[in-house]
Amino acid sequence: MKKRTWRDVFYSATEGVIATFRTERNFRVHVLATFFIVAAAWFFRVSVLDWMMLTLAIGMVLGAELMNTAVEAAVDLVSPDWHPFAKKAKDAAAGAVLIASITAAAIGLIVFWHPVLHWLTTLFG
Ligand SMILES: Nc1ncnc2c1ncn2[C@@H]1O[C@H](COP(=O)(O)OP(=O)(O)OP(=O)(O)O)[C@@H](O)[C@H]1O
Repeated sequence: MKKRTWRDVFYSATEGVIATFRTERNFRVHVLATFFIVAAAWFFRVSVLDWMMLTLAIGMVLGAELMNTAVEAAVDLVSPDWHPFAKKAKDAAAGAVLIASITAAAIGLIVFWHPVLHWLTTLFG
């Protein structure tokens, strides 16, 4: 097999992200949420450390979604019929997305709690 260049590797990876965006509703929802988070971080002028935490959280959730899609496709390929191991693999992959999402929500709460409260009190206080 021909040795793949960095360009080939990047192209395949990008194709994976685009295909997941096209086929997985949850991934699209998380991409949309990413736009809102970035807009909010920009609006509230959060610190560099907060930007880093939010970037990590976003990467973690989108990465988990892509891994979940990979597991689902691989399981459907090798086990189209019901199997307890297939269930275990898919449930664990979905669990990874859940844990990543809860962690990201907690980070979002910690980052935005004070700026939003301050903004609301200056608006209505
Ligand atoms: N081959 C299988 N054997 C056993 N259980 C399965 C199998 N396929 C799916 N399941 C069960 O059904 C659940 C949903 O699987 P499915 O492939 O429909 O994912 P999904 O609902 O499309 O997930 P997502 O919304 O993340 O795309 C799995 O978490 C698992 O519990």
